[in-house]
Amino acid sequence: MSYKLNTSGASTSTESIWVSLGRLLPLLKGEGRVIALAFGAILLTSATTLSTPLIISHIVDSFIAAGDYRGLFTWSGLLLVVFLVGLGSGYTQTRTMGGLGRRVLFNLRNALFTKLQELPVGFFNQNRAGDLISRINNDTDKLNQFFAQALMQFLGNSVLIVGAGILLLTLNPRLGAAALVPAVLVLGVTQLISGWVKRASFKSLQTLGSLSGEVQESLANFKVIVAFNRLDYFRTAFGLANDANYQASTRAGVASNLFIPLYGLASNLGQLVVLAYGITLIGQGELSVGLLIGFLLYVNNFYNPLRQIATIWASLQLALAGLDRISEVLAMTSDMKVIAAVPSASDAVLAFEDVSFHYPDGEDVLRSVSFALERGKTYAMIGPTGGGKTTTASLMARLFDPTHGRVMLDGRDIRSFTPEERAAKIGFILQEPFLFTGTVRDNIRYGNPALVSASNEELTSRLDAAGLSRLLARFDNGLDTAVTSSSDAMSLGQKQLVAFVRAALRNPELLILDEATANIDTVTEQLLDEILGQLPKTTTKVVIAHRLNTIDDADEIFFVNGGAVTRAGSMENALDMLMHGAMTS
Ligand SMILES: Nc1ncnc2c1ncn2[C@@H]1O[C@H](COP(=O)(O)OP(=O)(O)OP(=O)(O)O)[C@@H](O)[C@H]1O
Repeated sequence: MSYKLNTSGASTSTESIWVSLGRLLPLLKGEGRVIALAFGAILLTSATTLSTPLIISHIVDSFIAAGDYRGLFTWSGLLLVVFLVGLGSGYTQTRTMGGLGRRVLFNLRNALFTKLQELPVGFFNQNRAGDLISRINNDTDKLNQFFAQALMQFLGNSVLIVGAGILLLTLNPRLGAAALVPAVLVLGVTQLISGWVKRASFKSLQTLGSLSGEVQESLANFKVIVAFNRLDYFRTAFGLANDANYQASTRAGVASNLFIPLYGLASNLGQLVVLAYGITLIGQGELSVGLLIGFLLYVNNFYNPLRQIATIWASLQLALAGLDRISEVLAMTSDMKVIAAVPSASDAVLAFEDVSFHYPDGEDVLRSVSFALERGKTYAMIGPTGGGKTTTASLMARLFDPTHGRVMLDGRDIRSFTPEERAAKIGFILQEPFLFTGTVRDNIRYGNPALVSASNEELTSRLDAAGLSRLLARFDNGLDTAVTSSSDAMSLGQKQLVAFVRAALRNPELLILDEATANIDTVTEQLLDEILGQLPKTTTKVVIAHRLNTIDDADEIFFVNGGAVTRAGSMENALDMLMHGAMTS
């Protein structure tokens, strides 16, 4: 199954703005009260703004013209009260929507991270870590900005526009209609170019994801870059990604900023029309001076919010593009479901039944492979580089599902075990063990339900009983030795030791060691061999090794190459096949 996310820069959606806005609604689930409060505040703020021109025009026509200073002061006082109410409701509006934005951000990041944890290894193989990080950090933040600032302005301004529009048409329908003509024209233009703006915004976010991917890769591989003196290569790659992001974000900026002058022009035209037509109407005795002033203020109340919406348009387009990228991850479903268990008669601890496998878009790594592993035996897997050993081991641990056939664990399809059951039965020491930041103790406890709440004494006695304490002598501060996942303070061999102790303490039925002894000195390796010998007699071991001396004790040797897993029979045969296989691969 393909888990490839869209990084081509083309937005997949061609939906209208209202449909897009509708898609934001589920993010607001459970926020009904906050939204009601914010909306109430928005309505109150708009009411105060919209009542101001009416009050001013009443003051001009009734009090200033008549020289009534008492009335003037009383109504000015009323105006002040209106302003103060507007201040209070504006503050409530900002506060409630700010909190809502942060909650949306928090929930989205949680949902994204939970989804990433549910997705199979194949998803991470097919997508760049940097792009995923950018989706979690940058894209969700675009939505936060939208909810915290832009949405409130968008709603507030929409209410103002509708209110001012209605008042303009009610106070004087002809003058009102004339004032709105430029708005109709500019909205038509907006409708025409908004698809282009959204595509430009999506491309800008996508290039930001690529840039983040470049940074993540060069930071993760910095030593290799320095060792091969390839700083120039990464500088060029980074330069290209940075340049692409610069170009795309400039284009997105130009696209969305086009609206600002356009709406400014519409506003000026609106005022000009009202002024020219209004003065004509005053001459004909159909309009008072106060009403013209009020009208001009309403034109402002109509066009200013329209202009502000134009400025937040960019934020809305970015938020929608971010939502597209986030939704793409959230819509991913793992095809590695847990299926119903159908037990079979087999008593093999693990069996491949007619298994074929290929990576997406790749050649077959395994073709119709069948074999069974007996309980308590040690198996070695050898073969040339790229022959398929790690892939076979990954299928044994269900990091991937076969493209054909099935893998049986304890007589049941491996797909019928929950991830917890599977992890309890199978220990996998990877070629490049990953340790988490913390201490050796934290890493040993990791993922082991029996040890999560164990005291230090209990852990130590468990390690003693399993004969693993001796391995910890290889660390300066024993269990308290600090581990940093990204640092090199610990040698690869030491990391493999921690991974080994971590896996051995779980007492798995099947222990897979992928090149696990490749970076350990001979003395430690002997110690490890001894400890492996101390594991319960029923533990089945699968050892992947390049060095033949590490598989001396194997009961059976499998040769993995060319899509097949073949029993080698004897060590001599294995050597022969390795020479032959290596030469033909
Ligand atoms: N994540 C992946 N995506 C696509 N192809 C892959 C992936 N991992 C391995 N392959 C390909 O599958 C084939 C088998 O690789 P695999 O790592 O299983 O070989 P191996 O025998 O373990 O090699 P080595 O001894 O070098 O570790 C190779 O051709 C490899 O390029």
